[in-house]
Amino acid sequence: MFSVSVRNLRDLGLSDIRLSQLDELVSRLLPTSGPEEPPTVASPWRTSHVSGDSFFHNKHGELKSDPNFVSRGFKTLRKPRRMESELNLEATNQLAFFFFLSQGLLQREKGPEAQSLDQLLTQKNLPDNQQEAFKTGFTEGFMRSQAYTQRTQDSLRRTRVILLVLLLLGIYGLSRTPFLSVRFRTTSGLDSAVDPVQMKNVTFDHVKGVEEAKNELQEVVEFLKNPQKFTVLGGKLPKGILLVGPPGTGKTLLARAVAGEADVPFYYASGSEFDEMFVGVGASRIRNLFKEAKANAPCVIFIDELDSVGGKRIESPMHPYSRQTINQLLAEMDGFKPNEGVIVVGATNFAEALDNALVRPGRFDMQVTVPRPDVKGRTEILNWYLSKIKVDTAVEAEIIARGTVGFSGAELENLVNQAALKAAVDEKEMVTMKDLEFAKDKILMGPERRSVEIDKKNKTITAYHESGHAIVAYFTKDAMPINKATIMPRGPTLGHVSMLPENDRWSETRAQLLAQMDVSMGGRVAEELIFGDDNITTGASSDFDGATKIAKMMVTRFGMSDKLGVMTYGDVTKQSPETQAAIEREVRVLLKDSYERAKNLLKTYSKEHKTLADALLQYETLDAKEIKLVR
Ligand SMILES: Nc1ncnc2c1ncn2[C@@H]1O[C@H](COP(=O)(O)OP(=O)(O)OP(=O)(O)O)[C@@H](O)[C@H]1O
Ligand SMILES: [Zn+2]
Repeated sequence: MFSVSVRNLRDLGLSDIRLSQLDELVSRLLPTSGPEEPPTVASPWRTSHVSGDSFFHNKHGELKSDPNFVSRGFKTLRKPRRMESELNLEATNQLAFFFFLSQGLLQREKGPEAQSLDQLLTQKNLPDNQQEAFKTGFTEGFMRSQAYTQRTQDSLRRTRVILLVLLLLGIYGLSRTPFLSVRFRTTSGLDSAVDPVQMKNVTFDHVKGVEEAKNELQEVVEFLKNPQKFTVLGGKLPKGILLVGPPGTGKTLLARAVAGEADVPFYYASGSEFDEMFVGVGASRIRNLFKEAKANAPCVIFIDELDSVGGKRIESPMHPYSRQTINQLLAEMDGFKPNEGVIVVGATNFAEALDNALVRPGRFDMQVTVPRPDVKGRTEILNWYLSKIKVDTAVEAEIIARGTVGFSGAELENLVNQAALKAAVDEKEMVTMKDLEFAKDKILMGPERRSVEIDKKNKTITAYHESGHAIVAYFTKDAMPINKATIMPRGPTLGHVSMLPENDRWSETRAQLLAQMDVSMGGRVAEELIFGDDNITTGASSDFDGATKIAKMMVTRFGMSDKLGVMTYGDVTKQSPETQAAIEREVRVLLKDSYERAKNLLKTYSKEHKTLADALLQYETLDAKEIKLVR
């Protein structure tokens, strides 16, 4: 039976769930039957096709768009070649589920401001024939998804085909032309590229933790607001802006915000769309896109995944016509003047991957870096997404932020959503710190392996091993503060102790590095002291990996060894045999000393060690406060 209702999710304010996070809910939701009335909303994928975004109602009943939906979930589905291989059962499940969810949110619980499909389409300014296409597409999609739920496991394959066909129909605009089979290949995706969206509701306020990028883009916004004025004043603006940064850091969002701030149309295209099997298709799509955009200037053209069309190494049998496409893009960019008010924003993960011709002056000649957020940025992003759901007052975003070094904005958003899902599954009233920690661990380490029965002996060893780490951390001055200790198996590990740096550390002192090594040693030392030499386990191997890595770096890179001095040693295997031997000796000494320090500590605090291990055996997981109490 299903324990999560749409109601449940709604109560938590969780209306914008990411496609990728639906797996766990799908199976629960599918067995119910959908509402009987005909649908009043456009199906998400139809919308994503036409407008480049999809939408939901948030808790205020506002229509909310979700760029992720198209940029991530549907990126792959849009390509006919990939579709067959990638539209697996899971994706199909999610799709069907999604129909229901949007149904549930928009119809079953229609708030006073809920918009009907008609209103929606009007708002999107679509021509009549497209509106019709929309409605047909959705009604059909809805019916299919309803039928889907009634099927049994063995006929799922058939449904898959139906949904696949449906997707193809929807996405490639069958409803607009009776002769799909003829048009399909040559015009696929073409229309999706030339329908702009008005981004009024996305502003810089929605993009957190990337202040510098926003500042740099502010000028572009001014320009778009008033291109004429700008050229009169002699301002010189780039035609193309390259947003460079790791996946999920908000590049797409920033581009949308530029359009939103300036209140100009936004044309979305993904580089992979242009990458076609057939001659001339990519190039003609580019041509259409620019033609349309120029007619509607000032505006923003956004090309996601620019490297997939403009990459250096793209010329291969897999991408036979990419050269043509790049040339078309270059020609288009050369073909308009800066004061025409078209700004082309490209996004890529690596600027180096791009064809040199693309980054020449007059093309993508402005680069804006969009980095992973630092601890302050992460806190802002978490707070922003937490503000959209119901959270316990005890929730402190900063603590989570400190434990998520390296997370992108999208990953943090995912974390919050995962936590909310967990809370919904547990039928809680609000999202608590525990849910957030759970989500964080889940993302970091894979799902809990609760079902694995660990026998008592192993559990005891693990408890002492983990408390060994914790006690050493606790009593070593320069160690990072402990955040949590657990003997709950997760991913490949039986337990772990997690620690939080107070800030993102840019550099570490010798004492901090040594402390980190000591903490790593704590696990094995504990096993040895409590269970004896013969009973030590293999569980410490990754601890040793970590400690050895630190010791090696101290000796070969950080100039922290007296014997080897302040020289760096690059590739150690290329050093003379004597030097290699000297390095190895030094590393050994560091490791041995560290082991001894940990041993002394654990001997001194053997009482505390035992108490903590017992508490872990009893409670399995202890947070920082609880560990302090145990002591
Ligand atoms: N800095 C941020 N502030 C707020 N939300 C963010 C931020 N970064 C990412 N997100 C969230 O993650 C989603 C995905 O980010 P977006 O698509 O903009 O990333 P991207 O850098 O374009 O990624 P990719 O390179 O994979 O296309 C956004 O729609 C937003 O919901
Ligand atoms: Zn360990």
